Amino acid sequence: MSRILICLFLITFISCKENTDRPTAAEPTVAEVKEDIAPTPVATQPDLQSLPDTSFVRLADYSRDFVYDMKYATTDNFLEKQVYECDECYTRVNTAKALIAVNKAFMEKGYRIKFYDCYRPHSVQKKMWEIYPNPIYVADPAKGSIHNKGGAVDITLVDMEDNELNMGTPFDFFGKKAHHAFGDLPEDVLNNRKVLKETMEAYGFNAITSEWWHYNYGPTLNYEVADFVWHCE
Ligand SMILES: C[C@@H](N)C(=O)N[C@H](C)C(=O)O
Ligand SMILES: [Zn+2]
Repeated sequence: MSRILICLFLITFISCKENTDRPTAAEPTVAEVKEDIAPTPVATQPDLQSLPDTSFVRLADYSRDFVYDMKYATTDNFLEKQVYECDECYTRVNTAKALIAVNKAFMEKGYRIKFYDCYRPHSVQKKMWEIYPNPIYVADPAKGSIHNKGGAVDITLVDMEDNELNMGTPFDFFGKKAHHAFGDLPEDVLNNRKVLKETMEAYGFNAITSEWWHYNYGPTLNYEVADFVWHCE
């Protein structure tokens, strides 16, 4: 009996020792797994939930899941001028929350939002109006654009490799082909615009008839026009 007990003790001891000596590369420890999947905080900013809906926030401080191509921070835009010193995307807090939520829905379908423009200072709206005073494509600064209120975004969709989906025209194509009612387009283009519009609408954003890329967040329509300019490093 005592021999059997000694054998059992030795077998248990050896097998435990083997477990602790085994390389862990193939099977990460619980701590390693947790570290791998834990979301990395984007920055030390106040929690979005703690801020008033009307505050302005820099979207990149609250999500890493968006793609940016801020056209007015380049000369590749209808003004042919760089009107932003640097490429930042600011919105009101409620708009930022809705954008993060709708982007999650897009990601479940294999897409992400790519921004062309977000909050736009009122002084920039005036410059746009001087060059293109057509209220179908540029909001009259006398009334103010929802961009000036921090509630509008100009966007498209990219796939998970960051390739833009075909929307039929480039951004800021000021013509009938960019209108939602223009139906003479390939099936994939119509479908891409439909996915964009239906998903945005489900999260409180409204399209305008003349621009497939422009969306207004409903609760911001009556907000004040703003003219602050963000800080650039
Ligand atoms: C200029 C264009 N990107 C745009 O945003 N147009 C709308 C109508 C606006 O100015 O609010
Ligand atoms: Zn717009």
